[in-house]
Amino acid sequence: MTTSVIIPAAGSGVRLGENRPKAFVDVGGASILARTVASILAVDDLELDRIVVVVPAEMIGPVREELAGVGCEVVVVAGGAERSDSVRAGLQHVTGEFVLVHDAARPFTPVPVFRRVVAALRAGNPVVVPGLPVVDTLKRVDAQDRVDETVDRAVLRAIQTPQGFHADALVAAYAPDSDGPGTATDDAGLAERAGLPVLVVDGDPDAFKITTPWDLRLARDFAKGRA
Ligand SMILES: Nc1ccn([C@@H]2O[C@H](COP(=O)(O)OP(=O)(O)OP(=O)(O)O)[C@@H](O)[C@H]2O)c(=O)n1
Ligand SMILES: C[C@](O)(CO)[C@H](O)COP(=O)(O)O
Repeated sequence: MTTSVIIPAAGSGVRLGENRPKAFVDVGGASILARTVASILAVDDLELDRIVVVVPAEMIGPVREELAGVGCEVVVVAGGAERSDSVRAGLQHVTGEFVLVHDAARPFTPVPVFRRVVAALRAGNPVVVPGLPVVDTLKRVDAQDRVDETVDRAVLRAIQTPQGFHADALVAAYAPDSDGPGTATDDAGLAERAGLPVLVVDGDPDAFKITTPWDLRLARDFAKGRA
């Protein structure tokens, strides 16, 4: 069963505040995107068909150049305004039975996380996501930040990527009429709307998403420990 990986890397990184698209910010001598590609290539039993990297249009040329010769087929295409637009663009170029969608912004995702997701796909689950228990108390608030209720965190998971799909499940999730009201913040959210069952396997704190300046400091410290 071969696998394609879509890496959405077309975000602008507004919350990071580095004044350049986040995937191209340097972390310890390599771009966030280059580290993420390397983390995928480290999964030697993935049966990897190709990696589809979705980037801002002006970065297509430089990224093709940077990733030429990484040791697997890499397709580089332009993304869209929202993350889901970028994944949809990448989806046009996938091959193989399984598709993983993996944020460029999670460069330190450990190999076992990929393996757990793929093992659950191979076991027949159409949609598989890694997740972590929530450690803080969660409260629902109103528009004035007044607490409405405390939510039962025992039944909640913080969801990471890679999110894994049987290819036909991802196509169904991204069918033109699947968006529904509001924007899905992850790919599995679209699959849920399409009526597909979604399984959560264990994630890993190291698979954190670089979103804020604090995350970038953490990532740079992390890179020092791994360099
Ligand atoms: N239009 C978009 C928006 C996001 N992404 C990608 O989706 C992943 C998760 O998105 P996020 O962390 O929100 O990245 P940004 O959109 O860059 O961040 P921000 O919302 O702070 O601008 C990132 O790898 C990002 O590059 C994308 O490919 N296309
Ligand atoms: C896909 C995701 O990483 C799962 O946690 C997350 O939803 C992306 O959110 P963002 O706001 O686009 O970073």
